[in-house]
Amino acid sequence: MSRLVEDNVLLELNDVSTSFKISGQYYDAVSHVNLEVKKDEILAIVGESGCGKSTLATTIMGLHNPDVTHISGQVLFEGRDLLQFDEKGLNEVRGAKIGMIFQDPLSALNPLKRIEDQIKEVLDYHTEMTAKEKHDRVIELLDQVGIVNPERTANQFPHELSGGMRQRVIIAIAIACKPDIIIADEPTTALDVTIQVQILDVLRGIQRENHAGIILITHDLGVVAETADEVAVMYAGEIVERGTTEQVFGDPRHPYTRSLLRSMPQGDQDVDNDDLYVIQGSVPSIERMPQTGDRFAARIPWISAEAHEENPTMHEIVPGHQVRCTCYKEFYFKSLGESRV
Ligand SMILES: Nc1ncnc2c1ncn2[C@@H]1O[C@H](COP(=O)(O)OP(=O)(O)OP(=O)(O)O)[C@@H](O)[C@H]1O
Repeated sequence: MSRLVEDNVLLELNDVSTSFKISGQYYDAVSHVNLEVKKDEILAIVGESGCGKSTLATTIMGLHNPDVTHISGQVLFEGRDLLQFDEKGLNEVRGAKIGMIFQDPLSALNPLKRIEDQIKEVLDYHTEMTAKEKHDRVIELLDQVGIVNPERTANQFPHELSGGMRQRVIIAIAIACKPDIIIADEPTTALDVTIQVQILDVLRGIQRENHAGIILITHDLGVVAETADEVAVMYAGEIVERGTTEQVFGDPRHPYTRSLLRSMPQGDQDVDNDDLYVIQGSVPSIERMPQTGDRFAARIPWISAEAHEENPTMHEIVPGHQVRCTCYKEFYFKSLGESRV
């Protein structure tokens, strides 16, 4: 039996790299990524802006211009490599078997079309439903994503809806054909906190009902803690730590993960600002990214060069929990005088 069937793995990324051509030269935005998305599971991909999260999503969906992009590795879905698909093959998968929810619902919707027509477009493309069946499905979908008056909303234009309702419509479009996989790129970033919680509830409900696998891309660790089963932390195009949410949040090992978690306020506790310690600096642009060694080393200069691997690899701490580079063994927060772990 193939691994895909055995482990309930829906999507498998093997050694995926994506580089963009800038001034005649190619630079990696995603480097040698290995990941699996399983049925009934929410996998969160986290990291600061610019670390390659969206590029990973658009690579899976085949949304890059081949004239200025190099992609290598494998994206296995139903035993076939999506990276080898032509545009026609990808169009059959996109929207039908893999749905995508983008960050900004307003730009993802056509301002000139009523909501019903926008949801019907995907049904027109991928199904043989009659007009009546399509209308019924639109209403059913709007109801499923928590729209209170589906008939009324179906008839409205995007500008007549609130941000939260527009995002619900985007989710309705993404799930219209009951995809096996949903990729949600910062689905709640543009929304206020109460609406965020509602949208995440909708996503979780859909995942349970449709048994889908969800890739949730976010920089918000609160969202991850609330929602995800598995977490992959990205830094400068690489996965630096992965494991279950309990493993990564309960026992973070990579300095970058620990820095991200340190910068996250803990519940309602009165947190002293000095304790919100963030490692200084930011994700380098792809042209400035170190191409060898540990890409995070420059941000933790107090860790000796010998503590880093020359060619960092993933190390398994306990089954399922992996961390990149041996430097995690020597890492401590310098300014807090934290003892070594
Ligand atoms: N089409 C492109 N051409 C050149 N560089 C790109 C392109 N798309 C992304 N990049 C660069 O690749 C790196 C990763 O960008 P990406 O958008 O994937 O990161 P991200 O983690 O999703 O950040 P954000 O949350 O801000 O979207 C960045 O340095 C970005 O400037």
